[in-house]
Amino acid sequence: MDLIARVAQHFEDSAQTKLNAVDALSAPIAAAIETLTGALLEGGKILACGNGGSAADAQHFAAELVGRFEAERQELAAIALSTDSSILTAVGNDYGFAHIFAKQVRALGHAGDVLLAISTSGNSGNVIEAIKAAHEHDMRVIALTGKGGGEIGELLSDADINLCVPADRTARIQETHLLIIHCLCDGIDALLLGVE
Ligand SMILES: O=C(CO)[C@@H](O)[C@H](O)[C@H](O)[C@H](O)COP(=O)(O)O
Ligand SMILES: [Zn+2]
Repeated sequence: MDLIARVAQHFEDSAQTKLNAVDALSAPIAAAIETLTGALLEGGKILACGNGGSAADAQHFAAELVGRFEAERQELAAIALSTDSSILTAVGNDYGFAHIFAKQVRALGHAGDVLLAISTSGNSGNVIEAIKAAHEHDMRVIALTGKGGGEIGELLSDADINLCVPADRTARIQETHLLIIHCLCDGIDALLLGVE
């Protein structure tokens, strides 16, 4: 096996997946930046959730809002729902894995907050339940999906935004999700700091 060629193919596929998404996603990402920034300026917060690599993405995003991305600015309110092992095990054990995020959305979410729901397939049950809970609380949802959007694509309302990566391979979708997350962080900073 030619491992070097294999690695090179990953780089090319990843770059191509991102290029394929530019036209479809630039405008909705800009809209998502405005939604997130507006919510934060109104005193709202961002709740982020996902499984596996997407749990890490949720944490990555929250860390960049609470801490910083590139620029120094005020701390911003964001919580990853994938981090509290006691809540995750208690709710998973007592109510089922499908409820691990939704119970936290019901506990922490208020009208005006935003749920960042991350699922490459668009079909993770616990992310779907979190979106339903967010809608119950009059929260808007920004979804990072792929593979056509799955059930999440069907569930979103007109007020929500589906940033669906036009790809079918989980790794490639995740890599593009991280780029989208950095676009969101950069755009929030630009709006808050008045950068041209
Ligand atoms: O990172 C990876 C695969 O690259 C995995 O951990 C992956 O995130 C997990 O299989 C998730 O459970 C997949 O869930 P989803 O993206 O379909 O919602
Ligand atoms: Zn991964």
